[in-house]
Amino acid sequence: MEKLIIQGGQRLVGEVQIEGAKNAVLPIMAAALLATDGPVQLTNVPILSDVFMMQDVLKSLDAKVEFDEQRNQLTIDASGDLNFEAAFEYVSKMRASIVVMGPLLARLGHARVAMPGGCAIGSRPVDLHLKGFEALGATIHQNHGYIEAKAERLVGTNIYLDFPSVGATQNIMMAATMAEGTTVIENVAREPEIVDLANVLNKMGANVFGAGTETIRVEGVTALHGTDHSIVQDRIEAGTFMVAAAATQGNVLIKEAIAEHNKPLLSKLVEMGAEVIDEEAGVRIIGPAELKACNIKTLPYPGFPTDMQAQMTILQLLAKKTSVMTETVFENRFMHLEELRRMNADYQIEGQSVVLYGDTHFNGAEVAATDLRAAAALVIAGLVANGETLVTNLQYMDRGYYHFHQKLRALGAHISRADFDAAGHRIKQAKRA
Ligand SMILES: CC(=O)N[C@H]1[C@@H](OP(=O)(O)OP(=O)(O)OC[C@H]2O[C@@H](n3ccc(=O)[nH]c3=O)[C@H](O)[C@@H]2O)O[C@H](CO)[C@@H](O)[C@@H]1O
Ligand SMILES: C=C(OP(=O)(O)O)C(=O)O
Repeated sequence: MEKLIIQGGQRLVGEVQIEGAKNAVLPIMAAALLATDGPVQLTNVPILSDVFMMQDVLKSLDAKVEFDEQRNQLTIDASGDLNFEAAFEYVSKMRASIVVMGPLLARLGHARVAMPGGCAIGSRPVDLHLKGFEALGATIHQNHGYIEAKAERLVGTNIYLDFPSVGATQNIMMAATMAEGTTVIENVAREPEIVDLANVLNKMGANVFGAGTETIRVEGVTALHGTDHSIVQDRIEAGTFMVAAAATQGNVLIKEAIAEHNKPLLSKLVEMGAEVIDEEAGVRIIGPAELKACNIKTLPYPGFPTDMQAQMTILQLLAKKTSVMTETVFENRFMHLEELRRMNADYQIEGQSVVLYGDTHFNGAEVAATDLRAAAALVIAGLVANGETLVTNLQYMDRGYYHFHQKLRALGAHISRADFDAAGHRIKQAKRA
């Protein structure tokens, strides 16, 4: 079993390069299924296990996919005949594969996708996705663990989302690109990754208007074609390094981070006493000698991102006084705190909120990641802890962070990755040591 080994106590200093966004590339890879004329060529593609998983999903649908990892370039050719079924073995490993449903329905009038389960952060239903497909004229059947959607021809309509779901917005937007007439989707998600997807769809010949606002209008077209696109930078990876810099009293330039995409995080970092400098090359964070307590509530964009919640609780625990974190997007996203208790964290969960008693002196311990951002939070806690921290369950971290510990090491962290046997003895340096 691989573990990260961290000796805490080093300030992070230097520059770090950010990758393309996981949450942008996954739906954009699915969008490539819509192109019947020529390939979609993506650049700035992050090398992540989720991207390999989506590559497998697309191949299982009979698209041709080539990933040039040296150049971070992915070529997807879906111009041939496609299969309409995304099997359980893929969807169970990566929930985000549900976003192939909209493109398949638009292109083939038929999609059969394994029902995604919940995960450590919540139950994560897909009712809003299905409500949108039905409104566009699809009939939906759910049986034997699969969701099947069929439509002779999708027809544009007005759709109101009860909640601005990221995945539902993407799925419905993609389905609507080839519907007959106009689709208006209200109360949509406004994340930068939605805008990136809309930009690609428009380059492919779609007519999507209003991405980034509360209402998206899609004028249907009869066919889409291939295009080139560079994936937007990952605001959550950038934010994770920002928090790590602030936690370690560091001074780090996060290269190519887009301040505009991280406004709620940056405003909280300033409130806690960090210095934020928006430079030409990226965003520089200088951590304060002492962090101030502050209360935070996660919300859909442009609110504070739930994907930064776990990392941010480390800063709140380090602050001198008590802070409150309120999680409104997912119902069960405080799992990392149970692990942090082993490292000396003290807190009280009250419904959607957690009261974090500050002035924590983190002690190194062995801790297990429960999801991707929990992994990042535990690593940051390890960076400021006394002594040695071991972080396990690294498969979660690999879903969304490329070379995470190597990047931290280049900033001065004492961190490595090694393989251990069942008895806990170190066997060898991990491949990605
Ligand atoms: C691959 C990707 O881009 N993942 C992101 C995406 O996930 P994802 O697209 O799954 O997140 P959603 O915005 O859809 O989910 C937000 C909330 O809405 C609920 N919901 C969603 C759909 C639905 O049909 N019914 C329903 O009740 C979910 O259970 C959750 O409580 O947005 C989340 C919220 O910013 C992020 O944390 C994830 O990193
Ligand atoms: C929750 C996340 O991703 P996913 O929706 O792919 O599980 C995340 O990126 O933090």
